[in-house]
Amino acid sequence: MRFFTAGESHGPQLTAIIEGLPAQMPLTAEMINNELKRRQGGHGRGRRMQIEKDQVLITSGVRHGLTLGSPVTLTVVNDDWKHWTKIMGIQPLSEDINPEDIKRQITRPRPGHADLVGGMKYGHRDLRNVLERSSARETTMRVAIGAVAKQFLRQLGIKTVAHVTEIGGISTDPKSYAHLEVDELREIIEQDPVYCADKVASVKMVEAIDDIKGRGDTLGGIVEVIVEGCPPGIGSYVQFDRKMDGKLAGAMMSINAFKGVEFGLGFKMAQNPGSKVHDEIAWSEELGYYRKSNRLGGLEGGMTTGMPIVIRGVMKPIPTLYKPLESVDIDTKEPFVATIERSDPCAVPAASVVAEHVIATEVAKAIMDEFRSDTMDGLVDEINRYREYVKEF
Ligand SMILES: Cc1cc2nc3c(=O)[nH]c(=O)nc-3n(C[C@H](O)[C@H](O)[C@H](O)COP(=O)(O)O)c2cc1C
Ligand SMILES: C=C(O[C@@H]1CC(C(=O)O)=C[C@@H](OP(=O)(O)O)[C@H]1O)C(=O)O
Repeated sequence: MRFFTAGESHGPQLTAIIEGLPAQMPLTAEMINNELKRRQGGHGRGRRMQIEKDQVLITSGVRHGLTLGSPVTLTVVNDDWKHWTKIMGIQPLSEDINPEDIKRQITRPRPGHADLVGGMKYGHRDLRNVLERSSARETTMRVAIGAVAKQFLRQLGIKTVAHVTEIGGISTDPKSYAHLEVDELREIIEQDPVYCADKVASVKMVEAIDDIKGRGDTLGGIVEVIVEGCPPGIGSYVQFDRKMDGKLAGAMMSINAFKGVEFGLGFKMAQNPGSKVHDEIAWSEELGYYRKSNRLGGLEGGMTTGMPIVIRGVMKPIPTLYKPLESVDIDTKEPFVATIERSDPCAVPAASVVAEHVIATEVAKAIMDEFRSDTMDGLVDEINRYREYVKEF
């Protein structure tokens, strides 16, 4: 499976093309729209999300609710486009357009965003040409692709969930979710304003977001993605670029503003001896091989172990601040302190939805690379056979 996304934040629409999906897989727009709605939500989002009502249009690759095996094209219209048609016009500027109608060029780069370096790299002196594509608006399509990937994984009995474990230094108590199955955890976080399983922490997180917003500042945090039901042996140790942990970490780091990744015990492994980090191996008639603990987060030697994959990512605070940091105007070279039109004070809950979908996409892609069949039923049969084989190995 391969895929691309395209589209500017305030352009007419966002597009994704996915190629390599098996044929005969059930797929409807509704399956994707529910996830797009969740990405738009979460306490801490700014005014743009009140304008957009993200709904996907499937324009190829599906007929009567089933994939055809041909490329699937997904599009989402930017409702905000109607306010930006002149500023974001595709045609060359014509004489009948009054330059006064077009907003001033952006010459004031925000620290922490792509503005300055992107401008240097692509020769854009109007930094809007950078921010339009570097915007996390693009994550809409990664969630749309991930929703398709999740639909694929569901046919194979593989479930995913993501939840927020920290915002602005307020952490969840792992006891609040460690005992929960993926479906139970999902049910809880879907009712929560910050997609967090710990009710006490959630209340404090909402307060912290409101407080930081009032102070013109922003907050980051940590999200955790869990993938349950993945067979062992996805990924490989035989070549560095086939290692599954590397691919998953890359996917997580590809999300705007994500700055670190850990698996299982993660960075706490540095504080523990090997006996408290590695997971003992056991076998039972019912389960086949399993681990007595899952401190490594479901990966050994670049391969899935069959235990749940547990991966966390840290998101830095949003760089656009109402109380801005100092920067330099690229035309005058003078320092300035910017005025901001709008921004998200905290997008960690929304980013947890993105994280779940980019991880689901990577797992689905790896499975499609590993098992070859052009039909969904064929793939299900192949994986079931493989699951029997590894159980008895
Ligand atoms: C869901 C989501 C929403 C975001 N919203 C904003 C925003 O409103 N304002 C902003 O400046 N950055 C926002 N960001 C972060 C920027 O897109 C990101 O910092 C920027 O692309 C620079 O990339 P980097 O932080 O990875 O270096 C958001 C990120 C995510 C994942
Ligand atoms: C549009 C989305 O997020 C945007 C991500 C973003 C950024 O700089 O990354 C800036 C804001 O957009 P705007 O500049 O239009 O206010 C966010 O709202 C979205 O998530 O769909």
